[in-house]
Amino acid sequence: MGNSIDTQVDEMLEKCIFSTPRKSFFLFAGAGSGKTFSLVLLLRKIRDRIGKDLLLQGKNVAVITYTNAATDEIINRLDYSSIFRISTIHSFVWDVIKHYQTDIRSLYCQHLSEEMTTLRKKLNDTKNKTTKTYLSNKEKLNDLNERFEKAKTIERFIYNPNGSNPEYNALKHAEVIKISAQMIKDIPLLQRIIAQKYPILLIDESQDTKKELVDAFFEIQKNFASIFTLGLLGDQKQRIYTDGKENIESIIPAGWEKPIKRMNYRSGRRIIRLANSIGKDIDIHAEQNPREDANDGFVRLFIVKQRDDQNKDEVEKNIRHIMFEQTNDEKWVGEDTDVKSLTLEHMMAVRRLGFAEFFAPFSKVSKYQMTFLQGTVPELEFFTKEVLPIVKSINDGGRQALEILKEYSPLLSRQNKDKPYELYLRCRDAATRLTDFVNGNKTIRVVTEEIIKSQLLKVPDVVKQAYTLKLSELDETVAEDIRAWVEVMDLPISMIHKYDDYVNQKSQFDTHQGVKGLEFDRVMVIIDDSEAKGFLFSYDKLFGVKGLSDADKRNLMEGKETSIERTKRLFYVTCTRAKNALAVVMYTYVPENVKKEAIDKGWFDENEIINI
Ligand SMILES: Nc1ncnc2c1ncn2[C@@H]1O[C@H](COP(=O)(O)OP(=O)(O)OP(=O)(O)O)[C@@H](O)[C@H]1O
Repeated sequence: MGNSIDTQVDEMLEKCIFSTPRKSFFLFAGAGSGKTFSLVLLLRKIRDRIGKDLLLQGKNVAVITYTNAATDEIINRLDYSSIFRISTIHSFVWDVIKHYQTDIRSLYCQHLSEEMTTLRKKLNDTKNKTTKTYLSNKEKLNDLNERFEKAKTIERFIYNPNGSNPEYNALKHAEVIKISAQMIKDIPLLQRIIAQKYPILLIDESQDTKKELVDAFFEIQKNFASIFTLGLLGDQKQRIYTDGKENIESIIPAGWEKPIKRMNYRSGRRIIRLANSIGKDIDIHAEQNPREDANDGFVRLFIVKQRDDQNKDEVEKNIRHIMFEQTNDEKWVGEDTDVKSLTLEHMMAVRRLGFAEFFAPFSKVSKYQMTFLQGTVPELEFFTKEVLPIVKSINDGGRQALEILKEYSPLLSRQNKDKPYELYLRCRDAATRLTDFVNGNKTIRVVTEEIIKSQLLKVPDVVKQAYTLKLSELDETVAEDIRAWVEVMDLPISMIHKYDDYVNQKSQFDTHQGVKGLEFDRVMVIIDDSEAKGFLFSYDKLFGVKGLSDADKRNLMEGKETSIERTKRLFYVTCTRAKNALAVVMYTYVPENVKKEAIDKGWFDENEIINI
């Protein structure tokens, strides 16, 4: 048996798809159990055995992934085969519903009108009509009213799954989910169309897939069982977003297969033991076995006494050094360091990476809401896809700079046919000057000024406008995006580089939620509730430092989950990203309590706990 104890699971999935009739399945298993691995294996078998037939019939296998990065990864692993329609849920459902504009309009209006009714009631019930919340709700109602009136004139609704959708006729992300779920549930013809076009629909990370859509897909499966097969892959222990479906197991129909994976292929033994003891509190069947050839794995809990004016960078550097000493693994320190450090929130990560002043103004711009963390704000892409790559290429002595300049530089544009050699020389000089400025880490304002003057590249209007303004000149009339750009204008250009690395997951830091589905050799989980702003998660409560809040108590009384359960699942996700070694770093005012709780829960042994 050995490492192949789960082989029969892959065989069962194969049987589900290739037997007649096909069978839907539900594969929920722990971290590192190879769910994505099994998914890709199954997709390859589908491609090789029935791919051509499906294509001839104009059908596709739909695969829904959680992020664009996961989509790209699976597409890549399947050699870009056209049999599959691999996408995120937003992109998938929009593709399905976008042709039914009349239905979209009617549900859109219904949705707005419901929201307005709720808001009106809220406003009427409010006693104090001068509070900030009251005034902002009033503004929201006006905004909804305006959108409702405009909706009547919209000829065609549009939507970009990766954009901010600011256009008056664009749907917001949440609206697409709500409207599509409703349409699928209400329109049997749409269910039939989906079932015929996508006879097999597989959902990865389905514990966090929007619950209303999970219900909608179940409805199709129920009504079109003979032609539509659903395959869910996921892990309830890793449900870390509030819009995922709770207790999904309880709604799985009797006829579905429910295979179980028992092995953790990712981590060392000690890490799996920790995962098992966190996991068993969430699901009694959580126990996983390590691979026969798994390494020992290594875990440590560092309890850091919280102090005012503490230099957290120094503390964490020291901890990495201790990890190096104890594991004898040089990658914890030095130039070749390769550690993934996880913080609860982006601000905690970017503060440690030294570009918080750059990050904070942009993270507040509502227009950039969806695109900022994806690295796809067009004005920022001007720097990350044009300016910085040109400089990098020149520094490396490569030829890519010329390619980028040919594509973007007005100096080398096709219309500029006169004196091409002169223009080429001008372009070369300007690029060299730009490189000097960037290498000298001049401010964004100075670099922008240089580009405007030399006309080397076309500076986006927003950046150009911000460049002409000073912080002291900002007033209420300045648009939020321009305001943010003015706020960062006098920061060094290296901050854009840091931002680019961060959003492309190339830097040392990421967030607890952002690494779901990923794995790293060495992981440092940083826990510091005093620095976190959100209210959804509380490690202090999980580690017994803080008692339950009134809201938690109310939730408990109503049979709902508290922030402790939510945080425990997040803790499970973060710890299980580690393949070889894991350092959990907990900042706290009461180290004794944390230590006692960590030992009592069986998570860490006494000799694995280090007080700092
Ligand atoms: N049958 C297998 N044989 C060898 N390696 C495997 C096997 N299945 C998975 N792996 C490896 O184990 C690791 C974890 O697999 P994968 O990412 O698919 O797990 P997962 O269940 O999706 O994890 P998570 O839920 O934690 O994101 C990967 O490095 C993968 O290549």
